[in-house]
Amino acid sequence: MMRTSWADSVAAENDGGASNSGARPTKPAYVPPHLRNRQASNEPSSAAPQAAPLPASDRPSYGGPPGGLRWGGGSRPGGGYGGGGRGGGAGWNNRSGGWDRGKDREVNPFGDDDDVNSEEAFVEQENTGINFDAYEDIPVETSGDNVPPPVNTFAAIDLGKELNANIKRCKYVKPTPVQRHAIPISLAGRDLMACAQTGSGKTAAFCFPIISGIMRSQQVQKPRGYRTVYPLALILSPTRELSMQINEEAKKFAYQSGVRVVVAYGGAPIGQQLRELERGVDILVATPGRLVDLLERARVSLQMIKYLALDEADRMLDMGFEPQIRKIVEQTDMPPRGVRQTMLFSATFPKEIQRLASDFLSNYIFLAVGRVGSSTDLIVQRVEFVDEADKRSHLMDLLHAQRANGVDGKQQLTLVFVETKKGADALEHWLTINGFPATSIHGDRTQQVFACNLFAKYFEDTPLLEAHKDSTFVQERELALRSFKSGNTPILVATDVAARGLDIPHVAHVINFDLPNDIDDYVHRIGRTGRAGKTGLATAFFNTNNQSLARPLAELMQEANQEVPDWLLRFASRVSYGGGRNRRGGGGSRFGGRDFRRDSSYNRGSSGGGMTDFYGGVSNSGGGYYGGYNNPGVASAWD
Ligand SMILES: Nc1ncnc2c1ncn2[C@@H]1O[C@H](COP(=O)(O)OP(=O)(O)OP(=O)(O)O)[C@@H](O)[C@H]1O
Repeated sequence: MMRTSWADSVAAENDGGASNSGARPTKPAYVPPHLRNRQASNEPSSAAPQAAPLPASDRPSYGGPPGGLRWGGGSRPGGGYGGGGRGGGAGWNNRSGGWDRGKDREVNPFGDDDDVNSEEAFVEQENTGINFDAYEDIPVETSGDNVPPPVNTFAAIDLGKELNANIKRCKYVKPTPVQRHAIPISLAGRDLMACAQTGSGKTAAFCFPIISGIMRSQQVQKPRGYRTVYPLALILSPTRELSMQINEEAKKFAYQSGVRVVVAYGGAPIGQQLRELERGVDILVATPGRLVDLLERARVSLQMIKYLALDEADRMLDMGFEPQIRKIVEQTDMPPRGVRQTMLFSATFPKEIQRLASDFLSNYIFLAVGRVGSSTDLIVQRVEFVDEADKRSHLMDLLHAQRANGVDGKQQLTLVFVETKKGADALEHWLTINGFPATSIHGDRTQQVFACNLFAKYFEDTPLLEAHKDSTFVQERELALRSFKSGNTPILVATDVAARGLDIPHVAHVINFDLPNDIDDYVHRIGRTGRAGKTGLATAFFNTNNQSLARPLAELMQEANQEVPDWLLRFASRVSYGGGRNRRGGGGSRFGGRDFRRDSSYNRGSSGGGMTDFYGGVSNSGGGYYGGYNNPGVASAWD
């Protein structure tokens, strides 16, 4: 029997039980997520549940789609949507055989020894997680109207009983700086653009308010639609790996809350994802391409979206993704800005991207938290001059040295970034034939799928197999990542597809075998180590091909109190910027971004056809204004 969410129980009610499954019981009643567990604890299920009040500043529910934009020939759902009345009838349990049973079947993302109240769990809390001392002096900057004050503890925010229990299970003792500021802002219903260092807990910063908001929301009557589902929150991210990771995290945070999280990403068979969606979805985590597919098939409608979060938002709005994001946000039935709540997060926010992003936001707050995790002394940054021809032997020297430092016979995890997919394959091959256990991850490894059982021998007992035991295929990319994380192949050669967001514990060393063209990409890449207050090492191979990066790299290293070699300073002084992206996008010395609205040009340049860009030039390129933003000569490493 299928598990379900409250969302579809209401749809089923409107259907009179005649929706897609055919076998749905009739007239289920709506039970808000925050009350479902009470029913689970033997409260009479027939009682009409009292919804908790929304936060005072919460938004009104959305009353209808904007301007009738809908794709894919999906039929406009029948009447009665957008904040309708409370469902009566026989109770939540009717549709799927009962929330109790549904809850019992909810996979425990914390594993078997999950005792949230145990002494041991509490003691352990003190020893894991973020090194908070590293965060004491972090500079924080906020701008916007009436910024809600930060909180110092999770207890100071009423996130709800279930979420609080899950925070404890995650062993989060206190909020990180970005969480301290972002959560109250989001709970107050405000739109947010948040720029905080890599590895500093941004995922929880946007997940907590969304989950808490859905748990507390008053009943929203969902429209009915043939096989169409109506998520209340949408979290978009640029890669499937990151979407999967956010999904896993969100499932932990939402455990036993009744809020159902589903993920949809490309490069994997859609059937399984459709089946998951049909079981109900409150929070949809997705990559843009697969979401567009689902919208075109009319299997997902965005008309009930109350929360929209873009992770790696600057990446999501750059040249590669911006058209798709605009389509999703502006040309579907998603409620307009000001009606939905929009949250954008990244470690870097170049001003030209901020300008684009402001189209999606309403009266937003800009939050910048200094880059402790990515570019202070938590990560020791080294840069070495290495000619192209010498890179491989130099890499081998580094890896040999590292082998000597292995713990318990296990080599430390090393992430090696290269520029192209071909380069990744070639380097992986070369490392392997030279006796280094390496694997690779890049955008071309998407179509190759293997039957799970072929790999069962190698991946016994890994959560990957567990997670996929129902699915026929496992992605090669997923396997590579899993093999790296588990230490089976402690060297991962990657393109920028792995540069952002991936939270891989124990990455000791990030090597920029090929430096990126963009300093922000460098920030994200090195941020795969030194996460959550831990220390890490980042080594970059620099040569004359990287001259344009010399100055921003030297500046970044200086800001982070790193030793900058004289030869790099000489390169930096020789090379002029020439208007490229590599001028520090943020403009602030200690932040990955500063609010572009503070620039005097903001008030002058944004009307009419041309816009004053970050570099002071004027761009008129209609669809986007990237002025020197990407290097056209380099093949994309992304999906
Ligand atoms: N309050 C907290 N206490 C302890 N650990 C935390 C806390 N919040 C988050 N973490 C942990 O910190 C790590 C990094 O978090 P997360 O992946 O959300 O970082 P991020 O800011 O999104 O990084 P990136 O910019 O690279 O995407 C994760 O392992 C997460 O579980």
